[in-house]
Amino acid sequence: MAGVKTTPLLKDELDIVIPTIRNLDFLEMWRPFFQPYHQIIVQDGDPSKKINVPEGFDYELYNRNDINRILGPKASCISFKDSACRCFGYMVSKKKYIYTIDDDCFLDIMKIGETKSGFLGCGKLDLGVFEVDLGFKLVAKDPSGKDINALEQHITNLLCPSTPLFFNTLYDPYRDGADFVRGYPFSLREGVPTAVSHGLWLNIPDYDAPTQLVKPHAVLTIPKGTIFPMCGMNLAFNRDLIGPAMYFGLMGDGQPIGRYDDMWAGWCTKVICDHLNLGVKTGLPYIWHSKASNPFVNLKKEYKGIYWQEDIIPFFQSVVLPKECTTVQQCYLELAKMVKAKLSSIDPYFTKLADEMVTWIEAWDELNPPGDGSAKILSGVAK
Ligand SMILES: O=c1ccn([C@@H]2O[C@H](COP(=O)(O)OP(=O)(O)O[C@H]3OC[C@H](O)[C@H](O)[C@H]3O)[C@@H](O)[C@H]2O)c(=O)[nH]1
Ligand SMILES: [Mn+2]
Repeated sequence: MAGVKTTPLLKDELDIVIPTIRNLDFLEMWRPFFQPYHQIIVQDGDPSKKINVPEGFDYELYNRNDINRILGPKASCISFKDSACRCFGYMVSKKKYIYTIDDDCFLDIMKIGETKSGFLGCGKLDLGVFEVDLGFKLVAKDPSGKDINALEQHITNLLCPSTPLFFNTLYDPYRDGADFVRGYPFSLREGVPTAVSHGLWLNIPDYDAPTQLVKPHAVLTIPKGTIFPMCGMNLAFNRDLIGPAMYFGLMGDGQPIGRYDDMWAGWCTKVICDHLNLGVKTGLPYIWHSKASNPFVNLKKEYKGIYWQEDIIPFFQSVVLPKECTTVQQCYLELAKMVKAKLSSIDPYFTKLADEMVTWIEAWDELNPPGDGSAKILSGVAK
């Protein structure tokens, strides 16, 4: 009904985790969607630097001093000077769901007065706009003319089942207007619980026009047995179902590799989801990524990963977890053993990474004792 204020979906069950080395003015543009939710800000780099957070947001902020104080020696598993640090926010959260977003990601923006039509896959969109304080206009319309709410789309993705066991050629059968196609086994139509919702981004410079045109404006389940390149910039997951697997690895300062944080977490998460019969979805919501980082600096951080992944990916494709592993933690510890045994021949780094995977689980279980409702009081800069 017009004028009736509705409570945002999962308002008290979802935390927004933001890794940052910048001021968080970008939150201003997300205010209509993010303000009702609690934010966990993981400040990377120099802890003495002041991070400005726009007024009116409910947040806790953790810098490196806080991480070291809270985890003690176990802080060794949390990366420094890499967006991988964001996983500390997953660990300290007490909520069932997490949404993580980079601080240079927006709903599509444009200057006042412009309107824009663009290709978002199979159809041309008339994108409506509305104004926010900073003089930018947020593109806010989807093909049906409804306001795009990226967080709401992730929540819908997570609350609907996934179909990893048999591919539905009409993509996500649970979406409005979609369904199971003829020939889809009725025994599989219940689907499995969705653990991960992997959003994409609008401005993909390396897509040619025909590819851009046929790109599905859709949500689909990644089939069982298939791994994928997970990006952490627009990602949501069910923390109760898969949280302990979302370790973004040991990257950045002092490490031979960086910026493979989300890839590593995605490979580990997918093999564990497959083993535990959990679903991973990819596609909508799309957001606008303004790509604030330097490609030359990035290449320096990534180049070992570009070589190593030619061996890492066959390793993950060959992973078979023992049936005795019935919890995420048990799966993850088994995976750590396999990493140490099978990847250390690539580089001694993988021995260290495998050890920190174990440290991560120990720290996770210390901060999130099973079944203990008394959330351990962690004094970030609570607001
Ligand atoms: O040392 C750092 C560098 C950055 N951050 C924060 O992480 C977010 C991503 O950083 P940025 O936008 O500068 O890098 P991108 O190349 O666009 O990011 C992609 O590649 C790296 C990651 O996998 C990331 O998820 C990808 O989107 C941003 O919020 C920075 O403030 C940091 O915490 N520490
Ligand atoms: Mn970026």
